[in-house]
Amino acid sequence: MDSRTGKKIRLGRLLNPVTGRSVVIAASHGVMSGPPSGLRTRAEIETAFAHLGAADGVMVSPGMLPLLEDFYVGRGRPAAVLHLDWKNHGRKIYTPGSDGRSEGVLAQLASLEEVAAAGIDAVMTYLYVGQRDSTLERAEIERNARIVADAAKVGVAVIIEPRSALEAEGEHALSTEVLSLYCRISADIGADLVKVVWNGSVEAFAPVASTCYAPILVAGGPGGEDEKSTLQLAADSIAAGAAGVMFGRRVFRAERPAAVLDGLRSVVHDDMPVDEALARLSG
Ligand SMILES: O=C(CO)COP(=O)(O)O
Repeated sequence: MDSRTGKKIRLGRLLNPVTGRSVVIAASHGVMSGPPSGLRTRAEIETAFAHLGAADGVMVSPGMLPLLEDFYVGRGRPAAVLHLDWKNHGRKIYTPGSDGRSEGVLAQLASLEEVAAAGIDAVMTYLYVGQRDSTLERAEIERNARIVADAAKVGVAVIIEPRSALEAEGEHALSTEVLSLYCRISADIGADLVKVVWNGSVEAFAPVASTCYAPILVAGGPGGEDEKSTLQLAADSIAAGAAGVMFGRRVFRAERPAAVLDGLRSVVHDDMPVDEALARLSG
């Protein structure tokens, strides 16, 4: 049997087979930055997940999976996405005096065999590039290439999120040129999907999407109260050529998470104008 079949079936759960688009919710922030507000306790996690059943996929950490396995069981349930790595994002919290820079030191939390056995459809891994120390950069490229190869053997899909190791140091990290480079590297390493931060406008993002032949999911960033800006970001992402969004805080911290998710589905899958989706949300 061919493991490509497994990957096709799993990708078909994540990307809507009709629209080729996806609304994925990220809920794995704790593994990088400690207990996130909205998902601090087991009770908060359970409450948040009660609102996420309409997502195309939901991303958790390995440790959250046993708490939530029933969430993924059944026809029409969200695809299971696993946040595959820890990274040293929270360094300024636990290393007093640190400047908090994230140099891109990462650790893989599970083997791809374990991931496939757990029923995971796709893994998400960061690709930190642009380090001053080129041995770190080389390790990152090799780490991602190995994940892609290991995932191919067991038929699991791979989402790569490229990030600049020096992004805290300047806006250059978000330029169209740099994001295009990073997204294309991710696709060329073999990502099935590329997740990337938004760089501010449809005009600035469109060249990033058009030069990345793997479908792109746009990341959310902070937010949560403002339903309109969340739906607008999704609409702009689609207008710029993305295949969808992977939002976390904007949904699980929203006052009405299920309604925001419903609005996102309308904008992403049905091309519904933002104002109409907002009116439905309130109606
Ligand atoms: O995928 C994400 C984090 O890994 C996106 O989460 P946010 O929308 O909260 O930035």
